[in-house]
Amino acid sequence: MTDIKALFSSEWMPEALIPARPRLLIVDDQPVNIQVLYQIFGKDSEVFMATSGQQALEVCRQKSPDLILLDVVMPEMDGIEVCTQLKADPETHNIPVIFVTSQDSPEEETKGLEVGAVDFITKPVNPAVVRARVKTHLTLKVQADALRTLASIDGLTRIPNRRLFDDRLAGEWRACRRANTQLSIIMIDVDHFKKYNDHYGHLEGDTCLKEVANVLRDANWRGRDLAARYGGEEFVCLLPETDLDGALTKAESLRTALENLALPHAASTNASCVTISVGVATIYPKAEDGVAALLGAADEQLYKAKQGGRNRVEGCDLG
Ligand SMILES: Nc1nc2c(ncn2[C@@H]2O[C@H](COP(=O)(O)OP(=O)(O)OP(=O)(O)O)[C@@H](O)[C@H]2O)c(=O)[nH]1
Repeated sequence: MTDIKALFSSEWMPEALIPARPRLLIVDDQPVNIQVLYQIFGKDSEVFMATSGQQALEVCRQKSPDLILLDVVMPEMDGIEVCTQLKADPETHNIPVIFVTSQDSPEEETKGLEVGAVDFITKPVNPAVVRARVKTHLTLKVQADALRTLASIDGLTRIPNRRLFDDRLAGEWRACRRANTQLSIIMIDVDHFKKYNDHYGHLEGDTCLKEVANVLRDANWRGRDLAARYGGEEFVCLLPETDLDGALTKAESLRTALENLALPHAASTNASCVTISVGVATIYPKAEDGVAALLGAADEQLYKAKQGGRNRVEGCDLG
């Protein structure tokens, strides 16, 4: 997991984020070959071993290694097939794979790189070379993870952004449809925020948005829930496997948590402190194109909350 705090620091050094003991998976049907690599990495890394392709896939899913050293020629499932399967699975496709093989023909190498390997090392391995290559690919992995994290985190509030929310909403829509369970979203808008900016200035406005984001981040969420900044002074929360009652209760607790912070808002016409209006919508995901209807319904409920006097929660069940 990328260290978000370190990532936003101006002194960020990718190498500093390489785990102190990287987790390596060594795959080879010949234990003697595993032994050779273990002698190179065993001291400074946590090493997992597999002697077949099938076992390698299982270890990968259970242990999430940082990098895999993978033999090509193995009985039953060869390295090419293992790599192909790893790259097709969202859980494992970001793990770098280095092929370690005695077959060093350009055709073999090309095939390995085409199925997603990052490098190719020939046996017998040279310890200094293999160590250097592993370090290079661990550094690149840390950089790629960091970029993925940066692309999904809102720069001001440091909570997930709309891009991550949209991705997760699409995934949870499919998951709840398969499981035939309800999916709820909570749409939140800070009340009279234009007046807040006009009265206190834009920088104070930014600080206020960070406070709202903190309330969302610190709310006691369930495992698959997600709270994100949707844009401007709007936030959104995703609650898979949650019915309307559950989502309304959560929305109300967010509204009160912010109200209890009692952040002064002298320019507000509905309260003396910063408040939020909240729209909730719940659905049994059915058609593929229903996501827009769910978002639209939550937005309508938010509008109703604004019209009803702000600092309140409204919700609807789309069935
Ligand atoms: N400080 C700050 N202000 C922002 C940011 N993003 C959006 N805003 C401001 O948020 C304000 C939103 O104003 P409106 O959409 O009119 O809504 P409102 O004033 O909150 O009024 P109601 O929603 O009706 O209660 C605008 O003035 C935007 O400039 C931001 O990142 N920082």
